Amino acid sequence: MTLGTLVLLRHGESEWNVKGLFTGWVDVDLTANGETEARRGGELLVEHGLLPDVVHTSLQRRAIRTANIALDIADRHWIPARRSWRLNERHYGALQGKDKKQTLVEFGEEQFMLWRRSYDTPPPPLADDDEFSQVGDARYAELAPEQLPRAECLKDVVGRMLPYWHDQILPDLRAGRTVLVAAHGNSLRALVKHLDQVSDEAIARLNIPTGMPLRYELDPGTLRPLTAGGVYLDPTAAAAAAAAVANQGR
Ligand SMILES: O=C(O)[C@@H](CO)OP(=O)(O)O
Repeated sequence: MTLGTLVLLRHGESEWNVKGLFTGWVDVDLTANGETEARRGGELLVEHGLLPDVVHTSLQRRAIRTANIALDIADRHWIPARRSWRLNERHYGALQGKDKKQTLVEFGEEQFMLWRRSYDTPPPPLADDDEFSQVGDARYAELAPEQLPRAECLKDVVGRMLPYWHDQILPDLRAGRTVLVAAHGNSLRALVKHLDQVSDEAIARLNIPTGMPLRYELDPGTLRPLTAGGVYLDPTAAAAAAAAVANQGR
């Protein structure tokens, strides 16, 4: 038995990526540059003959629009789309809406990096009456009250993302489909951590660039990647863009 191909795609540049704000579950849109990145992502799929049969997205506009734009370019706008909050960006708690540069200056390098990249230290929780809270947002109405996060560390994201991986994405791969997962920097870091069995320490150094398709072929028995870390369809551009993500706030 062979598995289908997995393609991970972080959304294109968002309005708050440009402003340098912690975003998390705040539903900001793509910039014009983000739309261009999404179109380029679609072109790369075509150039590599990777035409998705199904797409999985988060419930957030920047991922949904990125998928739609890329699929439109690939003439695959018609494939089934499944969406889940489990693919959402990490909930950034009380940091949502805060300026990354200012946060770095105010709290210092160590605390900033703990919040941004440590595996198991969540930021402080976001108050329910905060303007950037998702409490009461209709799209999360079906979540049990304790499921709606007020802040998440990457470990929390792994925990809520994995059931969706096992129950929804893996069955598509087992059916031999080419599966596009359009999601976010940290929900994709969570998935890559699982696939590549990256240690809690090493995952802090892994950054996923916007709008760059990342291809994974998995061993059907072990479900481990045939090439560790997957293969970016445009590796040179992806390396430069990942370095830019790492440097945010500086
Ligand atoms: O703000 C966020 O939600 C994320 C992704 O943009 O940022 P970071 O890379 O700092 O985790």
